[in-house]
Amino acid sequence: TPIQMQAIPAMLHGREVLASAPTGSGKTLAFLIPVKKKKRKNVIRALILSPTRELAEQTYQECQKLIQLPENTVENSDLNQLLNNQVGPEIDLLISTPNRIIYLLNQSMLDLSTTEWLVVDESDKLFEDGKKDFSFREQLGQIYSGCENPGIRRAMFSATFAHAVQRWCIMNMDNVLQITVGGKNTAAKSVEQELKYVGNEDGKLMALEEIIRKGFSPPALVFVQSKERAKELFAELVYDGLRIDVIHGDRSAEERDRAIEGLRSGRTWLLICTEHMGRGMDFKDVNLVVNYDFPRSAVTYIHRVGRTGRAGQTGRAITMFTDEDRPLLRSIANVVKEAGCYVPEYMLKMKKLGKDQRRKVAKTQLKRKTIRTAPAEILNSGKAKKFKRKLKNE
Ligand SMILES: Nc1ncnc2c1ncn2[C@@H]1O[C@H](COP(=O)(O)OP(=O)(O)OP(=O)(O)O)[C@@H](O)[C@H]1O
Repeated sequence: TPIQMQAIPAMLHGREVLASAPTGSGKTLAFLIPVKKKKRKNVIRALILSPTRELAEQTYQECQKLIQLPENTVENSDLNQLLNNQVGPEIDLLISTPNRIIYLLNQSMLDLSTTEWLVVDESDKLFEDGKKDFSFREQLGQIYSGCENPGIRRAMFSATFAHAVQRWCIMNMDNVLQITVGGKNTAAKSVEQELKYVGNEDGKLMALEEIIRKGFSPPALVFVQSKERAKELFAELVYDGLRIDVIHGDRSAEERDRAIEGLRSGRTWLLICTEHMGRGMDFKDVNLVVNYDFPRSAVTYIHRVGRTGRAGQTGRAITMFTDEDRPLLRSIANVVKEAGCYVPEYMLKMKKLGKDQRRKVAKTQLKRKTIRTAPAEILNSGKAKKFKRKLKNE
């Protein structure tokens, strides 16, 4: 793919890179291929940082599947073994989240002194996520200082571009090569996108039921803004004889893995999820993404709709909005238009939010009416709970 054609040779020549390319365009292989190229025994050659455990796991699987490094690759879930010293220094690539690496470094349980590549996947997310007291920049600084190899190279990859990351890279990296494929911060053109006015919260449920009733080709992803909303929507749809599942932060790691596996295997038709699944996750056959809750920024929108229309396939994304979502409508409508899809003219003429306002809106969750049609007593009754358990275990 274009990003692979540019990033692989550059990294093989030892250039530090800041790369941005559309969702589903093969960035994972673009950094995996060059870091696996140089084989050296018994040293960690590359450290790959991912924002979530699930994405680390997926990158690990991509490694195994496409690069065939079955023995010496360790990902997040195997780090416990590392802690117990069951895995020695014979690791080639280490794929993990920053927190885990910091923990291991603080416990002096990880030696990064030989690391030749430090790759940050979804770099803008990691930069944006940092808490005030210990930001990702500081974490990266700590991880970097653990990488004592003077020849270490760094690479940053994402589908969206942030000026803050660019500034950091120019200041801190060695003559960084910037690679941009496609427009900056644009949604994949392979996705047919629609913005759907639904009036209010009740209208959303009706619109979703209509999409289901009219028929869609599974699997599909439905994004909501919080784990509470994910649970509510799941409880609302679970009785409809649909093969649905839900993934959110209150589910255990095993439950989350099972939900992902269910979608990949075709057992699940519709997966309700939160932002956690919005970035990087590659479910090959997802045909439809529904934004049940309106994304809080254009960047979030781009990543969410990018879960479909991947690797040369086409896909469809329906984004519902209510009157409350209007402040953000213009910026998302611009992304939709940029991708070549229809948006009514009035949306593009709406009031533009200033940079600070956009930032503020992106950080605040809208208070939305509970998703519930049945009275709470019925949903919480023993019979309903038993039915839900039965569906979950099928
Ligand atoms: N050269 C290629 N030819 C065909 N398919 C490819 C190629 N490279 C990668 N793929 C496939 O394309 C899909 C998307 O790749 P990948 O997950 O790396 O996208 P990405 O650019 O990282 O997307 P995102 O920004 O959403 O994380 C994967 O299923 C991958 O196996």
